[in-house]
Amino acid sequence: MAAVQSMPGLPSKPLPKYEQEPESKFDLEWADLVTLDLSQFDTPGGKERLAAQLKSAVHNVGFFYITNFGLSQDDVDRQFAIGKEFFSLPTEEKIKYKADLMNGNYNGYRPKGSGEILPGKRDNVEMYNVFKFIPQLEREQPAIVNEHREEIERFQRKIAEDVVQKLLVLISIILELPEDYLAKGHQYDDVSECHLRYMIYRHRTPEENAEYQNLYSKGHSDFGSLTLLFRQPVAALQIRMPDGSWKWVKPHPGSITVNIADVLQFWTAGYLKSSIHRVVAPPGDQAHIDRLGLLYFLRPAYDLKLKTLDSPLLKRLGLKPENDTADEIKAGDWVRARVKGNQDKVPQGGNQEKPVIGGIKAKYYD
Ligand SMILES: O=C(O)CCC(=O)C(=O)O
Ligand SMILES: [Fe+2]
Repeated sequence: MAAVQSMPGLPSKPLPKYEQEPESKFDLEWADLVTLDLSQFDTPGGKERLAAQLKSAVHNVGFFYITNFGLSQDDVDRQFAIGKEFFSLPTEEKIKYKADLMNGNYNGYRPKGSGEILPGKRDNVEMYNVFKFIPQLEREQPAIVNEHREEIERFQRKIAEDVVQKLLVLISIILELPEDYLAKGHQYDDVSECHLRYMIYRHRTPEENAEYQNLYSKGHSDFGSLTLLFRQPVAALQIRMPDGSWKWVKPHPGSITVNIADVLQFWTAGYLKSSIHRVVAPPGDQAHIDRLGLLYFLRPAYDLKLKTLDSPLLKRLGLKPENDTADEIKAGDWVRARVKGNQDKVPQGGNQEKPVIGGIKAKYYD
């Protein structure tokens, strides 16, 4: 008898319900971050109030929370369930969908150990990146993605066409630019490497954590425009505060943690901070958990240059770019060079700077 095959687009079995882990009971040093209630956005004067609330956060730490963004916890948990199913596949199966990391392309699977954390010590992070579903970015996908493609696309589009657009309006207001200024170059149909990411950090033993100085991911900035991190109850993400101290990010129910990434820092001559963050071993009561994550990475249209925007605020402040060479670099080339650089060995001899492109360096922190 012929083997029964599942049809693309039709689930072969129902998706198991994903249960989020309980929060840590540990009393950690949490970062004090502003929370934007996005349900205020369409109320009279709402955008202006939210922009005022956001201004110092994006200038000083580059991290904030949003709530009431129009996706339910069930919608979010379905995505966690998809990620969990994918990561439970055998390595031989996952590796069939490997991204072309050596050319800086994140579209697909990134196996664990692709990068170094400390000299000779490789990471244990797996990712599956689902790029926007536009013809230029199509690739072969695993069955779990094909079976839930419509739902994944709906989820991506809600973020890309609504949530992110609101944030871009607020940032445009802060920069005293027309409200739709940043929407250009951030459309779902633009060729840009925006993606939804499923991610898993396999837990380590206390001995392994000691060898790795508790690091799961070195202090870094993100590469594109904005990063959205769906609530992750396993505490591990830390932010580098302006005074150089590290603070934990509290997983507030119903929130997304958002951070500013490199391209917005270039465009604003450093006014918006591409925030430094790292991932460390979770507290004792969560140390046994394989930490599953869900993120959305917003990237600008590939061909846009990194030149400082013509913003009245930046002009008034007299801000000048740190590197003139950035003017002619394409945002897409910057992102690709940074992805490629992440596969390299860590810089030796305490030097934590890595050349990226056009003589510009990226900094890393332990
Ligand atoms: O897992 C996290 O909390 C953060 C992940 C992260 O920083 C990244 O993927 O760039
Ligand atoms: Fe990051």
